[in-house]
Amino acid sequence: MEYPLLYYKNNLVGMLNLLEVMENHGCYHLVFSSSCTVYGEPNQLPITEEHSIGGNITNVYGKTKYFIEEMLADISHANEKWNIIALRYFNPVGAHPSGLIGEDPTKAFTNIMPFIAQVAIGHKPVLTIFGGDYNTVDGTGVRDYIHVMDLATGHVAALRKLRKQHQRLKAYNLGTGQGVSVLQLVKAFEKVTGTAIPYKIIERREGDITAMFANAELAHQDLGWKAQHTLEEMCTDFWRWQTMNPHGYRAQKEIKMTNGHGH
Ligand SMILES: CC(=O)N[C@H]1[C@@H](OP(=O)(O)OP(=O)(O)OC[C@H]2O[C@@H](n3ccc(=O)[nH]c3=O)[C@H](O)[C@@H]2O)O[C@H](CO)[C@@H](O)[C@@H]1O
Repeated sequence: MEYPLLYYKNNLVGMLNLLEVMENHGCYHLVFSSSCTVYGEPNQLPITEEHSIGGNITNVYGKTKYFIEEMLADISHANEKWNIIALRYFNPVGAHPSGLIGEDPTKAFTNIMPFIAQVAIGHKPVLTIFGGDYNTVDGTGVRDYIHVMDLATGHVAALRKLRKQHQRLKAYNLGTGQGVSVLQLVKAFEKVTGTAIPYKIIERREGDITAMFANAELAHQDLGWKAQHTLEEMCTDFWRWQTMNPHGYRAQKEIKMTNGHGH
């Protein structure tokens, strides 16, 4: 994590300001984007919301999410008007199925799926896999990848819940419940896109967790929500976005302007 202060400033100061403004205006309903990183290195799998949070968090981003959850616990304890849902995202991947909305690949990234796609499209020569000696199905790290469209419906379900029921503060896991290794993800991506992803396995990345996947039953029971999209759809949709926009949003804008019908 190169810029800890930037994360603290953006996430913590931003949240403080938001909560203050909300309180000043009598607005007490909030859906907070939390993260599975609040669990740290899990001591049981799949992870339920009962799992302790805040222990062994390996990066600053995760710490800010944890600190914010603590802040939310304090304000909802102090003032019963608050009605907050914290959604703990597992690993969001994919893109909008139209291919028009996605993660801008020109920005710096460290996440796996954009990296795989950059190798597939030829912008990077080889995927480096961080660690092949984990205690997992094939030695590579295991994660619960979830399609961004499922995350979106999770938010709608959370908003509906806030309208229907006053719970003060409640956290829900948003994941598929399925653990997928890096190599399994690479194979799925190659299969659905018909590309080849050369890779080399290097040493473990500092701070990485061996395996993490959700028990998302609580979201199912309480919010009536369940992830619908398969791993193959996550790959197909991300690949569509990547191939339609190889240079991200910048190229789209430039192309529109040179065609003379940009809005
Ligand atoms: C340490 C870190 O940055 N953690 C963030 C990362 O988690 P997380 O590390 O789970 O997500 P990544 O997409 O970076 O990595 C997923 C898996 O792929 C492996 N991998 C990744 C990139 C690569 O080039 N090669 C490779 O082998 C990793 O070792 C891991 O096993 O993204 C999550 C959101 O999606 C954030 O909530 C986490 O805070």
